[in-house]
Amino acid sequence: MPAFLPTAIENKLRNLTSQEGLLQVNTLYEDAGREYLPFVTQVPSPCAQALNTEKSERIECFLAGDSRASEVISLAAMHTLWLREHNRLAKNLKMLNTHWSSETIYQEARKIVGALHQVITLRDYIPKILGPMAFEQYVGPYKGYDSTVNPTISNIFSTAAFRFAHATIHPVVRRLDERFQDHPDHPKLFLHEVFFSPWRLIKEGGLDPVIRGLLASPAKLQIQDQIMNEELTEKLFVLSNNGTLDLASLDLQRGRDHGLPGYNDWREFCDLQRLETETELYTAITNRSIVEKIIELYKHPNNIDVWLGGLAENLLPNARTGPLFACIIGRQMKALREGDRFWWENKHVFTEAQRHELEKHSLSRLICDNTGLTTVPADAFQLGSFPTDFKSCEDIPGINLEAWREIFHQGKFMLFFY
Ligand code: HEM
Repeated sequence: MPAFLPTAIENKLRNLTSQEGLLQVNTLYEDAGREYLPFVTQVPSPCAQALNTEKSERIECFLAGDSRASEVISLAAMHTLWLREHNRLAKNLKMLNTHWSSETIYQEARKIVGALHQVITLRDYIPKILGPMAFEQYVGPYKGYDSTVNPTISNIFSTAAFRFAHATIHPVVRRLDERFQDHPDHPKLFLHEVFFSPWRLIKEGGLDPVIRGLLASPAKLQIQDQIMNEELTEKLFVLSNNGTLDLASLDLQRGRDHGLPGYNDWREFCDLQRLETETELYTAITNRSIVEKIIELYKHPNNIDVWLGGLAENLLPNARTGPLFACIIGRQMKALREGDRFWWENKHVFTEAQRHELEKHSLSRLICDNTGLTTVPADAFQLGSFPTDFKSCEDIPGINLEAWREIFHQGKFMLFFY
């Protein structure tokens, strides 16, 4: 869920009658006692249905902070985890601080969820994307809030660089049983079978098999001559269009539509050498046939679309990006952190004791707390094999909410006395 939601959407997502500051949940379906996201209210929604579904049995698109939450079932599963985490935290905060109003609980739970998202993204995910050297160079350690930094998302980040991940998407979604083997009842699916298909979560085993599949399957290899697969270039489904689309074409065309300067201009922006000839291009992209194809199509390196050029670059060591995208993503991440007055590590946002607790959290803990999984990898972003690289949830650290207990002391409440 985006950190900043327009109030109208936020009010639709909240359960305003609960005393515990909860988010709305699905009132028709449960996942072995755990919540699903609510459905959108405008029905029939455009989401796909199982064959021969009766009108009364329809599974609509999920309602979340972002209308794309149902794009693929794995993304819907992630949104659902965060919904469950908010409600879990809110219920526990209410038990600790029975005098808190529903509004206070909602805001405190939301603040913790935002912080956990920041911890997981910047500490556990981004270093693996940029690689250790570029992370150090462009992000480095936190030095506090800087009011001169503009934290807004740049055009180049959202329209090109962060779309690097479109080249990491596996064409197959695996669903696994409790032993992390292919699920006997729910076989693997091609991506096009899970576009806008929330029914596959609700009717086919809930979140757990999908989450296990995400934890125990590799991302697609980023090979220079197979950047994207046909599930995305021939069979993509989006809500704003009736037919199937090509994500690579959308990415390229979106860059032009947004007027992004070309590949070489962005290299210069990042203090990287401009690559003016075919021979110079080989220094950044070693695959000869790709360079030849690029030159045949674009004629001169200055014409290369930045999304394509950035994606084709050789990856940095232990990274999922080349030098150009590592620079752009790294700078954006640093600005998001330094320019955010409410960044979780900034002074006075949380108490020291609370920061200490937040730091213990991880995506693996989020999964332990909100699904039926009892074993997970210590680092959910690091692929391991089951059971060797998996740990019991009992050994995965988590937050102790005692740091949020408000104590009544000498006639007044002491905030977060710990
Ligand atoms: C199956 C997985 C995914 C699908 C089907 C998908 C599909 C799409 C589509 C259709 C768009 C809009 C394209 C356009 O019209 O310009 C888009 C935008 C985008 N995608 Fe993905 N995507 C996926 C995964 C990812 C991942 C894993 C990331 C990053 C980690 C990512 C980052 C982005 C970004 C940054 C945008 C631009 C968003 C904006 O400017 O509002 N996508 N994606």
